[in-house]
Amino acid sequence: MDDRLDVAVLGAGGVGGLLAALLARSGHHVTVLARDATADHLRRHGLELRSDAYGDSVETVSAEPRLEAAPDLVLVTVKATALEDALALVPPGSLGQALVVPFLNGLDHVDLLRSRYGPSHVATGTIRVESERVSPGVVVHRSPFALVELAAGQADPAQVQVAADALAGAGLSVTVRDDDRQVLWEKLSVLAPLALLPTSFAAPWGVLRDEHWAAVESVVGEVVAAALAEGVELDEGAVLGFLRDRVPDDMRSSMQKDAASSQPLELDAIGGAVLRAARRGGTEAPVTQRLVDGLASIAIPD
Ligand SMILES: NC(=O)C1=CN([C@@H]2O[C@H](COP(=O)(O)OP(=O)(O)OC[C@H]3O[C@@H](n4cnc5c(N)ncnc54)[C@H](OP(=O)(O)O)[C@@H]3O)[C@@H](O)[C@H]2O)C=CC1
Ligand SMILES: CC(C)(CO)C(=O)C(=O)O
Repeated sequence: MDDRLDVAVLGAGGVGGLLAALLARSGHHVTVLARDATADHLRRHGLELRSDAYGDSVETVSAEPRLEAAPDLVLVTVKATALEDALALVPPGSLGQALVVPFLNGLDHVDLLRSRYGPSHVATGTIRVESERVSPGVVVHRSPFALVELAAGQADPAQVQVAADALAGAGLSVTVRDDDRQVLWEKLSVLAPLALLPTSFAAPWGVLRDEHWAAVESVVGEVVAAALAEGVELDEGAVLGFLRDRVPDDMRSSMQKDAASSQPLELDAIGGAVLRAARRGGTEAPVTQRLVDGLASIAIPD
């Protein structure tokens, strides 16, 4: 890889659109792999980013219905509920030496990608950000933070560092970590309460923080116990501190937005992952279970 990368982005939604726009703005060649409506819009009008933190702009990106030529980097930024279908746009034979970095919430997608593309091609990524695709090719970034963590797993650490440098050069806060399971569980420990509670209560985060903090503590405690049983030690105080002090009152999780717009929920990828780990490890997760059961009754089947 040299300084200017060929980057393919599978899914120019909230996360993928933000990353695609920032990478294109900083000089990388970005190809969005997208279905017809989004691809047509991107070809005709470009990719529009609206962001207080990064400024507003319209970026030129390529748009293709599937990956044909091997890029340096493939970012996977679809919802877990669409992952299997969307991966048809990235045939394993077109990958060449590219590094694949997913930014999905949850745990299980990494193994799916490793089995499809080979463990040496797949790193682990997480992002803490609030970003929303308001219409095809138009992305609004709302959070004051956009924090990326990467871990190589069985991929080449040098390739992961190149990806990290590109993302940092594009303006994201990027940390490269050693332990991929730790990275995924740390994000899940923040995300599970942020997704499950406000979606269940149909309330913004500020209401949960002020009126239902005991439920937040319960979910975090259950995630921490499930992770520990899997050999991953989380800092419960740090998780609660982030939720209490850094999450804006009006922040809405992607699950909340999916529920509000009758889209399939990533319930299995987020709550289901915690419950499966709790079952494997013999830990208790009654509050998470109640939330998942309640949301399952409103979840739109994918
Ligand atoms: N949004 C956020 O703030 C955050 C989200 N996340 C996680 O990131 C992941 C992505 O979420 P988000 O960006 O919100 O998702 P969005 O729903 O905004 O975007 C998903 C994208 O996937 C595309 N897509 C869906 N189905 C297919 C398919 N079959 N083939 C090709 N493309 C497809 C959509 O394309 P099309 O344009 O054609 O509809 C859309 O652009 C999720 O796991 C989420 O939990 C993590 C942190 C923050
Ligand atoms: C809660 C949030 C915004 C934190 O990054 C998130 O990951 C999501 O909504 O999917």
